[in-house]
Amino acid sequence: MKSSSITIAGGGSTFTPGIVIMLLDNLDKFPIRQIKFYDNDGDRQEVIGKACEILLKERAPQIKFSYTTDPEEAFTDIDFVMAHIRVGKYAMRELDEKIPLRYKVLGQETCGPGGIAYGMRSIGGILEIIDFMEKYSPNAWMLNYSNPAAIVAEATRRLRPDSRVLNICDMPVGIEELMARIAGLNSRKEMDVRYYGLNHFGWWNSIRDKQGNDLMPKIKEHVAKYGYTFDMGHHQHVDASWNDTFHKAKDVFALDPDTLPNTYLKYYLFQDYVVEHSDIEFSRANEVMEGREKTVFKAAQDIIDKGTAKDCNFHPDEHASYIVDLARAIAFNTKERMLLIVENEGAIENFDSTGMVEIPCLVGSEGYEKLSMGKIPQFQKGLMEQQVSVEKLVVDAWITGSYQKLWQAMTLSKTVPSASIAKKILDDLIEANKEYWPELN
Ligand SMILES: NC(=O)c1ccc[n+]([C@@H]2O[C@H](COP(=O)([O-])OP(=O)(O)OC[C@H]3O[C@@H](n4cnc5c(N)ncnc54)[C@H](O)[C@@H]3O)[C@@H](O)[C@H]2O)c1
Ligand SMILES: O=P(O)(O)OC[C@H]1O[C@H](O[C@H]2[C@H](O)[C@@H](O)[C@@H](O)O[C@@H]2CO)[C@H](O)[C@@H](O)[C@@H]1O
Ligand SMILES: [Mn+2]
Repeated sequence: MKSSSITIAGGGSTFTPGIVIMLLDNLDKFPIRQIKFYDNDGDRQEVIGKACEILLKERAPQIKFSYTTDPEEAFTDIDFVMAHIRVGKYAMRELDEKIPLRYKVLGQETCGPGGIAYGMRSIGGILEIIDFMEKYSPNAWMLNYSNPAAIVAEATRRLRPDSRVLNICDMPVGIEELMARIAGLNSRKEMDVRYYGLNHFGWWNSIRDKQGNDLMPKIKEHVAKYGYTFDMGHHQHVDASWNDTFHKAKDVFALDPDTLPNTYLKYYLFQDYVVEHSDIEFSRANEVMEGREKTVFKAAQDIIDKGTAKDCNFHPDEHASYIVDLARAIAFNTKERMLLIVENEGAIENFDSTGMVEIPCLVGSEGYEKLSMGKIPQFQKGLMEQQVSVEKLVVDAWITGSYQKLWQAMTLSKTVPSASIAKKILDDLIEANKEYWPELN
């Protein structure tokens, strides 16, 4: 069986250890001969790198391992780049979340003004990694789950149209796992779904088991009462803010009981609720810095101090196994059905053909084939037209350096009440992002 060489871009990410262990757990399905980490913050990456070096030596000594900040070393002789970079790190995420809140507009990692700000930072970082990959390993594939995936995907469509990049998100995966349990199944893999939308902005309109039985009624009954909250009965800790998001899906569902919604729609449909439930002194970035970041880096330091990863506090990120499914689909032409963020080109019949939509695709060694989702209802179409225009205007602004386009993007976001508030938020974000955004005129 073919054995792959992988570079994890964003080696210093809080998700890296969980993904490495998950990769080790799946070696029978997806053999690996080499893992490299790449990050542009050598100090941050070193902690995770040193700990993973110890862990890999103990658990999979046959896999060659290294970590580096040198692009040539990182991207030479590889088959896949798994990219999860966060340009500006949590310090900038905190500002993305808190600046809009000054004006009573929601602050979120990928939605609204915060998502726009993050997009303006991410585009350059992602393009740079694609270029490194193509320079040193021209046949490699980049599996990108760096956010904001919608804006990143539109930028790659426009600026690197021929590159081997697949953009994917784990939110539908996470929700489908909950749906499967709600329906009395053991895994989302026992379901066939139809889903359409943009990234962090979509709906399921069919969920069936492998015998073709319709699971929507049972799942809808649960969601109408409890949203997606469901006790999975395992050790994975869910932060309070995520529980609230899963619960709020109940109200999002009420607005269109014909479909089942992605949790992120709460930010566009219940903006006032989100603002009322936000704390400008302590946003999600603070929660993550106090929680996941501290836990992961402490676990890494413990491994380094003890010189062993036995009984360590790194845990497999089981739900990230969708990344293995994706890599496997390309390496072994499995034709697995997966949700990807791809150019529409008629897959959603009555929607912008150049929009980057999230829909089921069959993935194989030549890339993906899109499944047709037919016509979508007016409500979803209206919301999507507005949001896709925001995403396109952000990429226009990044390419041309246009203040005007970015102001239009901000104004058009359903999360922002007026052009004047959009301008105030934009001006504060420009000041905060001087180091990262192209200069706007
Ligand atoms: N698509 C999905 O479903 C999904 C799920 C979870 C996380 N994510 C994304 O994964 C990313 C990582 O999240 P995290 O919370 O672990 O963040 P993190 O800050 O812990 O890690 C990101 C790493 O990227 C590095 N980095 C930043 N800019 C870089 C560049 N230009 N080149 C190389 N490395 C760079 C940072 O130094 C940091 O070590 C984020 O983009 C997040 O939004 C996506
Ligand atoms: O606020 P964060 O940093 O914890 O998460 C932001 C990411 O949220 C989504 O991923 C979730 C996943 O869907 C959920 O089920 C949970 O178990 O973990 C994941 C990561 O926390 C989303 O899809 C990502 O794009 C976000 O970056
Ligand atoms: Mn996502």
